[in-house]
Amino acid sequence: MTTTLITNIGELVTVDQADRVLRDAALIIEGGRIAWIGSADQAPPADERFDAAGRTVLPGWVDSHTHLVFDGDRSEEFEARMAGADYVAGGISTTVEATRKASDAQLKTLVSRRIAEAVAGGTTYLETKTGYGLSLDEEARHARLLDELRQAGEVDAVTYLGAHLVPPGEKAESYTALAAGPMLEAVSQHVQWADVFCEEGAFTADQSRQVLSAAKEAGLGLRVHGNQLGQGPGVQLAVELGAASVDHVNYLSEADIEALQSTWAGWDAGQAEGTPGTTATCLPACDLSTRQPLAPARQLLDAGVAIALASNCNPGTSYTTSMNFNVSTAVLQMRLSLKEAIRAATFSAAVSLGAHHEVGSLEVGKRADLHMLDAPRAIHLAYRPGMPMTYAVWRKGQRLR
Ligand SMILES: N=CN[C@@H](CCC(=O)O)C(=O)O
Ligand SMILES: [Zn+2]
Repeated sequence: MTTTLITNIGELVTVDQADRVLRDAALIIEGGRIAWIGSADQAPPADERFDAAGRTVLPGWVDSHTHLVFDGDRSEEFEARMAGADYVAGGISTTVEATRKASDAQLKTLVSRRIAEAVAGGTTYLETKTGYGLSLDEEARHARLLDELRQAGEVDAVTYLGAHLVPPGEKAESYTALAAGPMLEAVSQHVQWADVFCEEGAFTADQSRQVLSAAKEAGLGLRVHGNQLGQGPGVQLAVELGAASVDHVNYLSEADIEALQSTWAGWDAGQAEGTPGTTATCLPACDLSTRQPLAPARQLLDAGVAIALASNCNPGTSYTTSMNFNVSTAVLQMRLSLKEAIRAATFSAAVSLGAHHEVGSLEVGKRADLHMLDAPRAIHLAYRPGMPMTYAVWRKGQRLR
């Protein structure tokens, strides 16, 4: 097997359990995995050599929350919001209408382009959701297309979000029954996760519970969109059902934070061992695009709740795949240290997807998913926000950029 030495790394941010940052470091890739990490002057010989010329290397971003299957444009809705209009869940139906008209080939091309954009920004592990189909046939079609992309290695995890919105003109009760019954049955062979939008204007706690309980019964892992637009039952429901993640978390009560905290009692953060709790996934780009308060990431971390950072790329509330942007915003605006923000966007996001034994940190034996910054230190992500920082990307040891 060919070995590749990446040497002369100015700063190697491992995100390992000791949170080591190595200077003047090197790393060897073999068979798509990390085979060796250490000091550049002690590196063993390899077949190929890549000179990082003092640049920074960190794990590829793990984007644990995206909605990439969509067509149509909602820039007018965004512009109206910037002029003072509120974000409402109902905007989802605009995208549903456009997406239903798109052919399989069109949708796949659109999704692949968005993935390529994400990779170009350093993302190497990606979750994405259905949720713009909202009929049995359409949700099944979107799940199948995403599964095809997963099998082709472009996507890593697929989530069923049939309970995204009650389609206009349909009754909440019968649609929920469909989403928890035949629709779930039609998608479950294609997906690993199920999600619901538990919020005023979308699904109530009882309706969300109905869908999530059925999904759990079908063997899927659970995620929740919750507490995005106001105090709501999403967090408590996620904790009650043992969801791996509750996402958005903009409006949290003390009781919500305590409930999340209690789920992490069986997890040893120092060793990264044990049973993970419910991750609070923060989506700063979305918060800015909807003019919602930024999620209380600092408070959550201080309470011992693991947080993830994700792009939430979608046409309504966050039309960006840029994890660099989300990480720099977390440092600049949410009072996370750079190390905390990087961990949230890599290892902790991987924990929320049950993938932390495989990705999310640079350790021997893990997938060689690397993100090289054109900067001498990783803090440049926040120090030089908005600059084109991603220099090279390896996914499973293959250089993609
Ligand atoms: N909040 C629910 N779903 C998406 C937005 C969907 C849309 O408006 O198209 C989100 O995560 O923000
Ligand atoms: Zn979302």
